[in-house]
Amino acid sequence: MTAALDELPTLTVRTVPLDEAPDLIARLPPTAPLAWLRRGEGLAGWGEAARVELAAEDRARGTGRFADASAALERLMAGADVSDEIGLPGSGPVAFGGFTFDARSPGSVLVIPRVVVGHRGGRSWLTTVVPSGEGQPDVSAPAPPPAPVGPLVWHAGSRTAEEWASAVAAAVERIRAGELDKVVMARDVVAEARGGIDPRTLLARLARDYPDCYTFAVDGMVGATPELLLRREGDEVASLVLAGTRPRGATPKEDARLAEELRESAKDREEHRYAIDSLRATLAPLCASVEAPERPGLLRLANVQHLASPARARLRPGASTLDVVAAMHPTAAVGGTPTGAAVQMIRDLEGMDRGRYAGPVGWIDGAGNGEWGIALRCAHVEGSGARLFAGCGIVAGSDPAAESAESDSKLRVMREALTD
Ligand SMILES: C=C(O[C@@H]1C=C(C(=O)O)C=C[C@H]1O)C(=O)O
Repeated sequence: MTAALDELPTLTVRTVPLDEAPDLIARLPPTAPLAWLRRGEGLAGWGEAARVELAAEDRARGTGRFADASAALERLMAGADVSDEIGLPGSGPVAFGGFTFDARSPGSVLVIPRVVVGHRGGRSWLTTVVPSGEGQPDVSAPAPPPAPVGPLVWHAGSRTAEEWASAVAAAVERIRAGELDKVVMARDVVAEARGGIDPRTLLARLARDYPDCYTFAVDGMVGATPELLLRREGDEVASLVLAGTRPRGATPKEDARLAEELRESAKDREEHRYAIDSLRATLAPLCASVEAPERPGLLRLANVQHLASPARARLRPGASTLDVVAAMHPTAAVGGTPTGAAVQMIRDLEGMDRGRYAGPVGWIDGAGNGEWGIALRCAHVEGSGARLFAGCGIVAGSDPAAESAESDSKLRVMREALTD
């Protein structure tokens, strides 16, 4: 943690109702917007009343960054003077957060914005957060309209497409040799614009094109993830497990054929089963009951279709939201099975630091309610550059060419969001 616990500010938090439902993206400023949006509902925030940067750890799979985040949040929330006229999940003080995929990578962060606008279940609110000794933020200033991205130049990322396919082939060999069951291999590509990239332009396109996904912006990570790691309201916990993918078909007939192929594919069902088994195993010590359907359903997005299983559980008393996030991460959907061997293989073969890609991203309020997704279908946007990421679950039956095509389908989300 860069800010020592005793250096964290004391916060005065006020939540008041808004008469009209806000256009959440339109309220955001162009610089460092914070957002968590789905179907017009969610939270939009800006400014930094408090920022906690969490240190990297020595171990490949540590929970220290989550425990440090919990300790800082507890300290901030306990010391806050809160008046909340709404009392819904997401009203009152809220922290947005993004955690690195690998415990050893630096970059995990929590931000408590100075202003949050929220909308949920027909109710809208405005929250202001003022650190001690500072003035009220100006919430009346209108934001300038989102700017187009302009022409882009694309570069290979840490590996070329060919190099990545070779790394996938190497992973398949090691799986066939019995080293592990599944590993998720990811790649990156880089886009460079002429001027700065306005994250709100990307948010607006993502929210329009991927209404079933969670559109997010947290400290430069911008994307639309279909994968809900955890939603917590009171003691109820929900999660959406995804694993197993096909593209969408060009015609309804082809689309239905691809869906049928996905449902019947032994390879994809195996990948999915690893993800469900890992969810059950990690939730069991923290939750009193874990319910997941016997057979996965289908989640159809504009670019791909996934095998999907909604799971529900009841949190045991004393378990905190970030405890559960820490226990779940990395799921088999983004790491592999067994987890430790998969994380090590990712470090051996991927040739890049994932940063906050494939790590937990989301928000948490003062009562511990919150929504955390896995940062997929996203890019790290900084100035005029964007680094896009996509990964694929690799099992013994995987074909590197098919996985390359799948990663292209997943990269499409951010390629299109960046294209005017
Ligand atoms: C890793 C990604 O997606 C994950 C991998 C999937 C798969 O291999 O079938 C499906 C959904 C996600 O859990 C990504 O989008 O980058």
